[in-house]
Amino acid sequence: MLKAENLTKRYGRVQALAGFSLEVAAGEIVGLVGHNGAGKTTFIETATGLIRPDGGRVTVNGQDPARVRGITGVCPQQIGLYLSTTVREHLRLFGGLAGLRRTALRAEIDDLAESLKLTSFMDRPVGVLSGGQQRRTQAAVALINRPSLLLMDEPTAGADPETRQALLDVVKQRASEGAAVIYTTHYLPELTELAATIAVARAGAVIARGSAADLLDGLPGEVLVTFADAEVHVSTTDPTGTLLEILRDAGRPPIAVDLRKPSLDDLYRSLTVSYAH
Ligand SMILES: Nc1ncnc2c1ncn2[C@@H]1O[C@H](COP(=O)(O)OP(=O)(O)OP(=O)(O)O)[C@@H](O)[C@H]1O
Repeated sequence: MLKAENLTKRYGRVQALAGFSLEVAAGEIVGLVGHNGAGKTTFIETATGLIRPDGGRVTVNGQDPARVRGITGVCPQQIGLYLSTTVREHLRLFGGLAGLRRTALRAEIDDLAESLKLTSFMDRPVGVLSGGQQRRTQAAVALINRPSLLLMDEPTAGADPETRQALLDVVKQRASEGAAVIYTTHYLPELTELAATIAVARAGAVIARGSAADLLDGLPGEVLVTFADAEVHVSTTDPTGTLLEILRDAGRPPIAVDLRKPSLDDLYRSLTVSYAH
């Protein structure tokens, strides 16, 4: 669906993309993670056709992204809505631009109002809405044309739990209906909830790519065993086996046991540390 090969992009002295490659299939959610400035937003902008890479190639369904904007939905990091325009008017405008008419447009608007919990403020101007309400409106604008490619750049930044959940649910729903999704976030548990495959970006390139399980395999977890008179804390790739060993060697019962499997946070730390300059 989306294929980026060896993209490069320079802004003055900053190399924003430096050989960025990524493929996303229909129905797949890719969690794109990486430090601030890793090139995630720049990559998304190339995938929308908004900016041209200096080198490399990006295609959507085999075509130039600028030619197939109608099948792409973009939820940008910065809110970009008209402050004096209501939520309903936004959806009518962007739905109309996408070619939806009358009944079909009304059905899409009703569906998004329901799933993104917009109903109580549909007829209020965006400028008077809370940050979370504006986030949900922005997502609704990105989704109104039922995009086959959905590019979401930190859609939950600053969102409260209700907004976060509504956004995650609708992203999962759209992927299950066949949309290819790129989802950037600094909040990694969201990617577990989305069952996303992971791409880790660093310094303008993807340095690790795969399922969360594959990428976590072999990373150390932690075992913490508390006895009445001592505490044992071990970092290990085999937490269960290590726990059994500690208990056997101790020959006395523990007060508490804590087993922690490696998380996406550990993966992120290990990759970004081991690739650091
Ligand atoms: N229009 C621009 N002009 C100049 N520099 C830019 C421009 N857009 C991006 N950059 C630079 O390119 C680099 C990559 O930025 P980008 O926004 O793609 O990173 P990011 O991974 O999305 O970061 P964040 O997690 O903070 O959103 C940064 O050093 C940024 O300052």
